[in-house]
Amino acid sequence: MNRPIIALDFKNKTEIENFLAHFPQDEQLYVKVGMEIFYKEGPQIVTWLKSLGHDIFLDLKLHDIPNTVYSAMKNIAGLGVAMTNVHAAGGMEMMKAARKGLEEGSLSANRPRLIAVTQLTSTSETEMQHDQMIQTSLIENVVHYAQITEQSGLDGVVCSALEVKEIRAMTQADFICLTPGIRPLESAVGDQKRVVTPAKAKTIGSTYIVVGRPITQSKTPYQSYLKIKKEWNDE
Ligand SMILES: O=c1ccn([C@@H]2O[C@H](COP(=O)(O)O)[C@@H](O)[C@H]2O)c(=O)[nH]1
Repeated sequence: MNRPIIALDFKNKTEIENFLAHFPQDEQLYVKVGMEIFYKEGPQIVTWLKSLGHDIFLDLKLHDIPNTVYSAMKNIAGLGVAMTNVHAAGGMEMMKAARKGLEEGSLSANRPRLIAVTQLTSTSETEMQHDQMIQTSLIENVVHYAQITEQSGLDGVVCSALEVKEIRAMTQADFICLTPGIRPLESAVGDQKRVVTPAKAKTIGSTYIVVGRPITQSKTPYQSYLKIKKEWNDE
């Protein structure tokens, strides 16, 4: 069964411990460690979650000059995460440097999957055109970023499920489309703009879905997780 990736957007390790206490101890989760918790607890949070048997997507969205991203990725490679990412807006040279850093820093031939953020799912087309002064449609921009990501040797992109069909038409079959902005019908949208239900994301062909608040802020997190997991697998 495919597992939704749970975004562990919490203030500190204690909050994560309290959250994980809702889950059976032997439930092996795929979790997202993002900026909030990583900047609070440091790399030890990854080591600890791995020691509990969970798989980790390290979502730090690197975006800097190629040399800096190369060096940072060498360090990330040593953490043993399953997947990590950069911003495609950093450009092809930066993305190639990221991959090189991950390869050189990996302890085994199995480097973490490396994906690139296209346009954040909290960005609307109007905002993209105004704030970033991009004159194309959002879908054209996202597909372009997906193509330069693939040409740079990365494994896939972060996008909304709304763009997966167009990306799939232009990339190899195994290209990863990881889609946050997932909202079951009953959930509040919050700051997300390009949202899709778990069932729709499955139908459209997302490789992974990332779900935060609909699970982390639920009164019954494990039940919410199971419901989303079922919807994500059944469609
Ligand atoms: O475009 C993006 C890239 C990353 N995210 C991350 O996914 C989760 C979504 O959390 P929700 O609470 O389900 O909205 C969050 O950690 C983001 O940093 C994204 O939403 N969009």
